[in-house]
Amino acid sequence: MKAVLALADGRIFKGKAFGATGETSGEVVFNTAMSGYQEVLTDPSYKGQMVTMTYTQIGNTGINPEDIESNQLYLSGFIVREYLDCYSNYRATMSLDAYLKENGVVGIQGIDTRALTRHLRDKGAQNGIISTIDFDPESLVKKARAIPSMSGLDLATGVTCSAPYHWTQGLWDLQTGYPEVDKRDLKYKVVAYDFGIKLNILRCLVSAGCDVTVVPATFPAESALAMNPDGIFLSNGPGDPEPMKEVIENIKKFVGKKPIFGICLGHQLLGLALGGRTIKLKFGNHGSNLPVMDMATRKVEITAQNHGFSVDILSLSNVAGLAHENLNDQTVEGMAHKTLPIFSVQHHPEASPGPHDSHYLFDRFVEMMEKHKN
Ligand SMILES: NC(=O)CC[C@H](N)C(=O)O
Repeated sequence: MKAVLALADGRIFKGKAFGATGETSGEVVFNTAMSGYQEVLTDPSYKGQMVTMTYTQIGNTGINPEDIESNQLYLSGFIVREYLDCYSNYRATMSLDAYLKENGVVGIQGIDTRALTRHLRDKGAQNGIISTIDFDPESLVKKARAIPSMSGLDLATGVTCSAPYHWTQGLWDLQTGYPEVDKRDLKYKVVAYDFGIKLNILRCLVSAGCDVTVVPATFPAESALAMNPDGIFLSNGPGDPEPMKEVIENIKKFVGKKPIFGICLGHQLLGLALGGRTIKLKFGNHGSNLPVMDMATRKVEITAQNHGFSVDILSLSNVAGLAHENLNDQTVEGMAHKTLPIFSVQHHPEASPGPHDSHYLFDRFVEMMEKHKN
């Protein structure tokens, strides 16, 4: 079946349908990960976006019940060069095509994803539409132009959990799969704010020794402080951090009271709560092969990333300093508060998908909590 991808600036790509059929739209971004498409599909931070994979063959390893970052597919469209229906992996239980169909996600295959990526790189991430029912370029471009811009959209409060819950599962291991960690090994009480949290963050926190209670995005700081946690964690999530005023005000109440660690959207919200500002990047960073330097140790780590916004570190010059830097585009990859036990990173130390170079950051959070335990 035919499918067409139209970008808001008028560029058209003709391909073939896979996954669900119909029409879908969102901000088109490219992801440079060579593996891990299932984690990309289930990452809540992709809500409102359509993802094109730069790796050319997608589908080879099928879909398995374990490699999920949430219980749902959040992205609105999936774009690949060559879809492979014939999968091979000892854990796989279904094909990618069947998975997308089952979850109602429209895909397009057989387009020149290299040309699409170069276009997005040169012109910037932009809205687009995939259709298997309308093939008229003019009508498609008109529809793509009518989609609201990602800037100004609060999507995170729409994907958060509805009530607090406790998490006890640790990191996956070949022998045990996902282990249930003994409560006696969880020494640090952490309240984790869910803005669309990836499950591997929770597993990393638990494996580092944290007793984690996950709470909704607007859970009052007073109630979180009443639980007397050793630290506060701020999660990743979709959309623009800037319009999330209530959440930002809430985060301010933890500053100076508890150690805080933020990842991705959590890092951006922390930047805003500390009085800084965030900006929208031209096309952002999405992939699992992005070099970052830890400014304290001068060590380079290869990281997983997925963001379109960034913290302007100059806007925080009196409060926080640059702690990690992206070596590709020199964007702010992490910050540390100048006097308080507060730090955050733009990249994803939980990987999933990606290398484990940055796992040490969860231990850094634990060390910080140990030092400030009351
Ligand atoms: N993965 C994330 O938390 C993404 C943060 C934010 N939505 C951005 O695009 O920059």
